[in-house]
Amino acid sequence: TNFIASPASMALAHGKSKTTILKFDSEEDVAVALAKYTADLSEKYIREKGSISVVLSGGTLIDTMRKLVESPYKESVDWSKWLIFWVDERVVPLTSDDSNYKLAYDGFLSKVPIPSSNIYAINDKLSPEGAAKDYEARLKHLVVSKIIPLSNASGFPKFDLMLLGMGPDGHVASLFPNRPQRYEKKRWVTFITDSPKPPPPRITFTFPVINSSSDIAMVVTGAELADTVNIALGDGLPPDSIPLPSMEVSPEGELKWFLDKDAASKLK
Ligand SMILES: O=C1O[C@H](COP(=O)(O)O)[C@@H](O)[C@H](O)[C@H]1O
Repeated sequence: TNFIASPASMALAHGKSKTTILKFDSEEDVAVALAKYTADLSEKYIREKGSISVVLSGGTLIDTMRKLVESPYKESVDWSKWLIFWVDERVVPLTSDDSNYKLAYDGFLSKVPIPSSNIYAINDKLSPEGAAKDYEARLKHLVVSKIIPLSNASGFPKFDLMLLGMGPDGHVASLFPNRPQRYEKKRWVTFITDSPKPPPPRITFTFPVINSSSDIAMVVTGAELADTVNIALGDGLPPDSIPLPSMEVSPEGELKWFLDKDAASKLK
């Protein structure tokens, strides 16, 4: 079961994006709905443009994507047309348990036939600054090769689908409330060496790139996120407060929040 909040009222809260809040009875129901949403968008983008660029997060998201690697989607999705990127990555070896690549590989990528040449992991031999510059340079190459388009509106690369999580402090990607990276307006990919959530060295897409995407799913489950969800989607913050990073997610296309009952429990 789910309810859909008024898209119009949410559009006010989130600037330009059409925003929908989907609330489900359980995390299992979120996983089922997220798989259908992702498979439907895969079919749509592959039909319209021949491929789909999918940008992953780390954290709980990968487990919540588990239904996508089961029947019927495992067989029906055209995995050969998927391009995989990371909205943020920890600058650790790709074999480390802290790596978002390893998390995605173990829980998702190893279970479906996405060509390895379509999977854009970071270069884990570089410094945080070097890895961010390298990832941005590789994105620029994909733009020149016409594999990733630029947004006509922003001039930043335009990804089809971003699957984002949110931390209890309201962070998305590795854009944290009290760190300057969230205000970056020029770079496509930046780095942080003092992430408040370990491990400290990370790279991250910037907001101009995140908000140039076509579709974004914010996937948030668990009671520990209820207060933050209520700030982002319900009561907001006192006037003149600095918004949480999650409140600044506003893609060019549609934003859909996938919440389980616990995460939505403080919303009125
Ligand atoms: O550190 C990170 O945290 C966020 C949120 O993770 P979650 O476990 O609360 O879902 C995640 O989206 C990001 O990719 C990751 O690097």
